[in-house]
Amino acid sequence: MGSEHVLAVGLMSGTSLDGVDAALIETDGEAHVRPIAFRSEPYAETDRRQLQAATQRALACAAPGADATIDAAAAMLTDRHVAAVRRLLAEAGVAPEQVAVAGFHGQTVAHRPDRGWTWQIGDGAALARALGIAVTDDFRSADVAAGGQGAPLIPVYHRALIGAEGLPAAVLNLGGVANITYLDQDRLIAFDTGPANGLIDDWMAAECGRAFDAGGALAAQGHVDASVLDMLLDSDWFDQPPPKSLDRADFTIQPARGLAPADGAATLTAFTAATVALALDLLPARPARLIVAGGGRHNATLMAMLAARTGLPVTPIEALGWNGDATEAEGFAYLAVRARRGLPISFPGTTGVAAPRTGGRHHDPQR
Ligand SMILES: Nc1ncnc2c1ncn2[C@@H]1O[C@H](COP(=O)(O)OP(=O)(O)OP(=O)(O)O)[C@@H](O)[C@H]1O
Ligand SMILES: CC(=O)N[C@H]1[C@@H]2OC[C@@H](O2)[C@@H](O)[C@@H]1O[C@H](C)C(=O)O
Repeated sequence: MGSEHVLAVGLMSGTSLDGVDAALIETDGEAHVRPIAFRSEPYAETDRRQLQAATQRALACAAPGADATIDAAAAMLTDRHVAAVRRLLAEAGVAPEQVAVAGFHGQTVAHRPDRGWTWQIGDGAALARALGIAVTDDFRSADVAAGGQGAPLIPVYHRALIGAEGLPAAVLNLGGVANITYLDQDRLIAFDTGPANGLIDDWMAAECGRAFDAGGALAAQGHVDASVLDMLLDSDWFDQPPPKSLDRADFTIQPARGLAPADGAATLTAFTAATVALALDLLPARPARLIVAGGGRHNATLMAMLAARTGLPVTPIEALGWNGDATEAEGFAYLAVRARRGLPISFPGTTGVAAPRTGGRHHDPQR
């Protein structure tokens, strides 16, 4: 692939297990990014349960390998991605032949960089065959094999979105897990800060039978329990300097058990905001504002708590003209183009890898 602008699809199935995000962008893998289309295809409840079961199994495994439950979930997930791309392209009026590459993140079922592995499921070869589009997948393994954290990878895309204006800047992604990217004239620093919506979602499922706290309405009615918040924050992890990354299951709602539903929601929401405030102390300088992407920016209570605990203006990435629901999916389109061009996707300042590295595994279509 040369250095010209191409059309690329990006596919993300995030730690929230809410669905497949699919984006179509035009990019050169460097400064040029033009979003064209975006769709989010929610998982059916049965799909979500199948992915949860696969995650449980994977967390108990000593290393990635064959497993009937996980393999069946991977096949289902691949089918859902095929359908998502077909709908995305039909809606955009773009033929598969016009697309240079699809970046397929897959689903993280376990992330264990400390043990030398990270595991994203999904069959890239099958996706390439079904769509007739070249696919790049397995974005994280090469970085972990080289001693990196394997995450976060989207920071280089954040750099393309922010451009050269308004530096130093910080972009906060509020997914299931939160990660922050700090950018100035010559530095790109990023790391996971702690849970974002993951624990709030777990709490809502356990206490209210709902998938998430829409708008942060339940948390807005509750009071933050200071002693439970202290318990949640009682981990050396938050003071550890980057690089660092998390598995979705590294923190649990256990300390909040026994609180009233609204108080638990308020306390877990405050936990996310407090851990982002702690993360700011690990950055080389204080950014002028927090630019927020990911589903958590729809949670007004979380956004207000973030502003209160960080003392910074907290701005959805829409203020810069981008779609914060699409950022991760677009990012994997961008990373796929970079990987195909041999450009680095991870850096010492983002994953802690010793030198900038490219990555991904490439599958060509048999059109
Ligand atoms: N209207 C809303 N109100 C409150 N929270 C919301 C709303 N919409 C989405 N969310 C939250 O955002 C989450 C999904 O965010 P997102 O899609 O960015 O996460 P993800 O990509 O699955 O996770 P990760 O970035 O960790 O891989 C939902 O699980 C929910 O908690
Ligand atoms: C192992 C894994 O899938 N990590 C995800 C997760 O979700 C958010 C946070 O934890 C981030 O580090 C990463 O995803 C984003 C897309 C990234 O790599 O930049």
